Amino acid sequence: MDLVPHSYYLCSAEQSRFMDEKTISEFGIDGFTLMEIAGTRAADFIQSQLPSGSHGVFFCGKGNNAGDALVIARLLSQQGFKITICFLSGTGDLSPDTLENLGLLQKLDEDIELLDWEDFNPSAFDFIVDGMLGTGLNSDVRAPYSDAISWINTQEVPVFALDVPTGLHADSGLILGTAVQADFTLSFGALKTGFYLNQGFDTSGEVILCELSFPNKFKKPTAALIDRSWVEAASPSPKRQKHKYDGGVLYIIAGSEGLTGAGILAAKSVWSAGLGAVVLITPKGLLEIYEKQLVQIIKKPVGDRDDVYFKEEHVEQVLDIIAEKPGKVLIGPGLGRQQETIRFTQSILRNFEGDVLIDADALFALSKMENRKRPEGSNWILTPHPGELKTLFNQEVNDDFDQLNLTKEKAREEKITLLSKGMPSIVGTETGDAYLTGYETRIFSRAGFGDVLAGKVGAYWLKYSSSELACFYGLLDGFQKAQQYFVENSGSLAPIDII
Ligand SMILES: NC(=O)C1=CN([C@@H]2O[C@H](COP(=O)(O)OP(=O)(O)OC[C@H]3O[C@@H](n4cnc5c(N)ncnc54)[C@H](OP(=O)(O)O)[C@@H]3O)[C@@H](O)[C@H]2O)[C@@H](O)CC1
Ligand SMILES: [K+]
Repeated sequence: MDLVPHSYYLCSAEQSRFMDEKTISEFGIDGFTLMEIAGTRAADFIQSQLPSGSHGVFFCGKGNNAGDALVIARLLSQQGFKITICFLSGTGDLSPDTLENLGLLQKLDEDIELLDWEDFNPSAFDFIVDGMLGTGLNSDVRAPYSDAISWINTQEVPVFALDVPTGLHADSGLILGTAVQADFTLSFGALKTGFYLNQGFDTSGEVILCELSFPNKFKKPTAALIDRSWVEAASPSPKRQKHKYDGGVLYIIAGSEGLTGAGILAAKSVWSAGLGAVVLITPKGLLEIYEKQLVQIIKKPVGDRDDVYFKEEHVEQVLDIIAEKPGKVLIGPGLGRQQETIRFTQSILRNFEGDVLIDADALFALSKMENRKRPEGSNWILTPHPGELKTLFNQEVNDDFDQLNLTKEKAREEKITLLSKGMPSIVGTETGDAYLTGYETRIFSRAGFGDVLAGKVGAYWLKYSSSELACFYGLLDGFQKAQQYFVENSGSLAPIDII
């Protein structure tokens, strides 16, 4: 995680509490001050979004999330905003810092309306602030919080959620009963994993990080968000190549009768990422198809003219080809699931002591391999979609949070790089770090798009010699192209469009 700026860290509720407590008890900035900073940053943002004189209703629970709301209400009231504050659990049981902030608010001269939920009179407000529950959410949302949420979600004015939308679990992104549908989430101190997992993506709206004074040494994230800006800053400048083989060759082992499209997409995707040295290894019976479709790419046939899928007897020939020049191997797209092909794939994986990107049908073969073990000295990238992830590790994956945890755990245990496709797509590394996409990546689980992604990851692996950067660039590039295509052509998207 050394390369990632702290602003891209993703934390759990517990990690947020840890930073909070350490900053208070060890570092010596008290909770009241932190709350003032949180509220000040959030008030600045809200003010930037609304005309002065706007009337906001602030829903407050009894914990520190409500304290943040009271700071914001106080500051905005001094800038000409009209303020109504509605307490969901009264004011008799407020946390100490929240109670103190209520006291400050009451010292002001402005006319601030304070009431309990029972007395709340729904009228026209210009904006809503959700300060009901933050990282303290501990079960399905109870009444009357759930009633307030129902009302909020029918309103058409901007909703600003403080720290976490009430009802959304900060870690898992699961909705506990019901949740505030936010237009903006102002996250304090660190972004939360839950914004990007499960329902979090659709519930949090635009996420804004409000930095607090937590020293970096207390920041221990669960994962980090993949963003082009830091990925590019973290990348070494690729070696200037004199010859097209200088960076090494990407050998693609792909395709079988009826599935040659996968091999074609993967090879074209590698080529379009700017890698000149691509060699497609194919059963001889399919060579004619590739000769027509992949003019620029070198093809190396194995076996006989009537071989239309890989067999165990091709192993030696293939191992000889991939030993010819230094490089890496992409195996899997469109291989098919014939028993002989499965045995072929398993034998390649057992015997090739080099870097291998394992995708699609090769993942299936890997999942059927007894005592699977990466050969000494080789590195593996695996790119499973959710179904393949379950099969590979023989474990249930019920939601994105499971997927994150499993990806992290297995990448570390098996010392591999795991690019687990889905929404979000998750990259787990052998050091136990995890990275998430914060954008639409569901597309890579659809037929054909996986082949394109595998090609991109392979190309970038050669370019940067880093399996992690390869995955980041693969995800960023593929997505960027898809988005571009959506903008230029409204309509359906075919994998070939994003190559
Ligand atoms: N301290 C600091 O320095 C800083 C803290 N910050 C802020 O503090 C927030 C965390 O504050 P927090 O820990 O007080 O928890 P919070 O989310 O306000 O609510 C806890 C209350 O909710 C209640 N409750 C729980 N579940 C419920 C349910 N399902 N349905 C209904 N009620 C439920 C629970 O009641 P109980 O179950 O205990 O009766 C408890 O009283 C954090 O998100 C950030 O905004 C930032 O300003 C940075 C500085
Ligand atoms: K909240």
